[in-house]
Amino acid sequence: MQRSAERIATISAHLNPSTSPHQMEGLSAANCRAKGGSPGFKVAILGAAGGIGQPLAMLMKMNPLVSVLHLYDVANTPGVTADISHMDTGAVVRGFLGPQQLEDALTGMDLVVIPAGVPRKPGMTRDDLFNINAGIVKTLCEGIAKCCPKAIVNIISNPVNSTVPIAAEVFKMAGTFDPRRLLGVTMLDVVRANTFVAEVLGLDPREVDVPVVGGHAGVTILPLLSQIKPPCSFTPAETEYLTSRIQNGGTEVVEVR
Ligand SMILES: NC(=O)c1ccc[n+]([C@@H]2O[C@H](COP(=O)([O-])OP(=O)(O)OC[C@H]3O[C@@H](n4cnc5c(N)ncnc54)[C@H](O)[C@@H]3O)[C@@H](O)[C@H]2O)c1
Ligand SMILES: O=C(O)C[C@H](O)C(=O)O
Repeated sequence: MQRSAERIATISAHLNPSTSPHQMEGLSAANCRAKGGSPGFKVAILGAAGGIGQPLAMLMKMNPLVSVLHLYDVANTPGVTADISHMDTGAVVRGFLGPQQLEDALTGMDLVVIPAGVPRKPGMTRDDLFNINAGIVKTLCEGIAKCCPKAIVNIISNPVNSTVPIAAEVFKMAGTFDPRRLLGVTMLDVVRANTFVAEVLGLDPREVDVPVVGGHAGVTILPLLSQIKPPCSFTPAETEYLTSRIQNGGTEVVEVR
């Protein structure tokens, strides 16, 4: 009886991490042999239980440069945290649920990645997400300015063209803005450009490098087809096809989800 009560308390503490997440009955971080203090980056994912957040959490847990991984969301973090924490890699994983745990999730972090917010549905543009996601990013960045002002911040939440400037304004207001530490994640445009160009040229995508500049929405996505490595040329029809497909890659996915 006593033993099963202990086990339930242990599992419950694991699934519902409190502000001191590793205080379990009879065992605490202080007397645990694994201290979680190995050198490496401390990374927080905000929106960690979502479609982007979960695979991102898995990739971060696999990354040998990461020593501590904080998973924050307004829903479902206990389950995601339990699952990811079972991976046999070095990073210590802690889960944080809801606004009352945001500051604990952020304190001491070196890198904060933000995929929190709503994704678009078929027929929507990324701008249609602005009203909801702008407020979410603003609140999360206020927490960053307070709890980890030196962290590098990667913003994934759309519309990235607008959420990054919102973050910049929050950090300016707080006196913590450093343009070298604030980034919008647009790597998908490069990945798509490499794939689609390789298809047209009949090459291995891993051997193609297409620079993409500008923003992360429609015509603001500018693939520099004249600057590709290895050097190559296209017919006008290929240029038109590639430019349109790269600029509308996200929409291509959203329409069939
Ligand atoms: N920049 C890019 O390349 C890129 C790529 C894919 C998706 N996105 C964007 O990323 C965002 C997330 O996409 P998704 O597919 O993961 O959506 P999703 O709905 O699957 O996940 C979003 C997560 O955010 C959480 N969330 C909502 N409000 C929150 C808050 N205030 N604080 C913390 N977490 C909160 C939700 O609970 C959910 O778990 C969308 O805006 C999407 O457009 C950007
Ligand atoms: O297109 C979207 O809404 C999601 C993301 O920005 C993408 O490019 O896939």
